[in-house]
Parts: sequence; structure tokens; C-alpha cells
Amino acid sequence: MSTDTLIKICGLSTPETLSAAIGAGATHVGLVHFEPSPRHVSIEDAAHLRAMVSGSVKVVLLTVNADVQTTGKAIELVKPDIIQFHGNETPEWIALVREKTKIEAWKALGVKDAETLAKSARYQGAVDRLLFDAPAKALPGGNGETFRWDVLKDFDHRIPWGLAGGLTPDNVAEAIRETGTELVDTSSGVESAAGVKDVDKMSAFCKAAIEA
Ligand SMILES: O=C(O)c1ccccc1NCC(=O)[C@H](O)[C@H](O)COP(=O)(O)O
Repeated sequence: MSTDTLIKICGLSTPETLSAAIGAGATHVGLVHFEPSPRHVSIEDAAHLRAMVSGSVKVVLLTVNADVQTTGKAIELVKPDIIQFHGNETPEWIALVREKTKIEAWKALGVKDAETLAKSARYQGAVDRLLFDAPAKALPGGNGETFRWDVLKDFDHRIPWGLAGGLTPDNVAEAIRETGTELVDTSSGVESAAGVKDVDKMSAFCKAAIEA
């Protein structure tokens, strides 16, 4: 039984579901600032939600290919613990943002095959964590699709990492066992409809991850 798996519930957009995620055992809560997403929150709403979170739970603000000014402004106003980049942001660009803002930075990568993992080494020194997700579809993330977890198993990880992509209460324990990940991230798998978080599913997800 693993009691220390880190659990990120992403795409929270209401005070009620944010509280429920934290009550269920999420160690990280994600706020998506990307207008095309059904989970999009404005910077003002993100700042309001962020202010509700205290203690050891970390707030992750997510952006997609935002420019430097927008990114800096968002960090300044929301004051997240972590900024997650979910577009085509380069290691150099992220290193610059990290240097200027002194904030922890994560980069999500869509995993097609083992080559994606090999190429991820270029982020070493630029990011604090990689998030291995399914490849982009209609949206860059939050599509509820899994990818081949077996490619992660024998990879020589040099950067702290986490697993995302199609994780649900039913498959998260298997995902942890198969990949050995220390962090799981879910969004659609704990929703009743696109962008609508389900309190019971979030509880079931956290319970399954904690007991895996
Ligand atoms: O969730 C979104 O709508 C989203 C939109 C654009 C970029 C990223 C997005 N989500 C990022 C996440 O961290 C999700 O939790 C991750 O992609 C897994 O999503 P899911 O497969 O739905 O569990």
C-alpha cells in the first residue's frame, strides 16, 4: 500500500469542487487558463480559487503557449505554487520564465512512443517536473486518452516526472503499479461531463491511488 503517491486533480473551476478535491486527498490542484478548454478559468477566478488553498496542497496554474508578458502577469496575479506548460514551450523559454519568476515549472509532453521519452532529456535543468500525457488531440490535454504506459517502465528517468492521460478511479492503481510513477494527474476521468467535476469520482480516484 502506497500512502505517498502525489495526486493532482486538474481542471477545477468552482469553489465547491476545489474543496471536494482537497477533502478527497488531492496533493495538487490544477487550474486551466486556456480559453478553448471547457475547464478554462479567467485569471481573476483563478486568483480567487487560489486564495482558498492553504497548507500543504499545491496550486498548479496551467497555460498553453502564452507569451512571456501574459505568463508573468498570470503568475503575479494568481500566485500559484507551480506553473505547468502544456503547449510547445521550449526548454530555453521555460528556463527564462523560471529564472525571472523563481517559480516551480512543469512541462507536459504527449507521449507517442519511446522516442518522445528520449527527447524529453532536453528539458533537464529547465523544468522541475515532466508530466507524461497522451498526445494532443482536439485539446493539448484533458482529452481522457491513455497512452502506452509500458514505454515508461524501463526508461532511465533523469527528471522528476508524473503520469497523466485517461486516468480514472478504475485504472489508476494499475497505472501506478505498471509505471512506478510518484504522481498521478487526472481531469476527465473524474468528471460527469466535460468540465464538470464529480465529487464521488474524485473521492474514488484518490482512494484508489492512495491504496495502490
Ligand atoms: O484539461 C484541459 O482542458 C486542458 C486543456 C489544455 C491543456 C491542458 C489541459 N489539461 C491538462 C492536464 O493536466 C490534464 O489533467 C491532463 O492532460 C490529463 O487529462 P485527462 O486525460 O482528461 O485526465
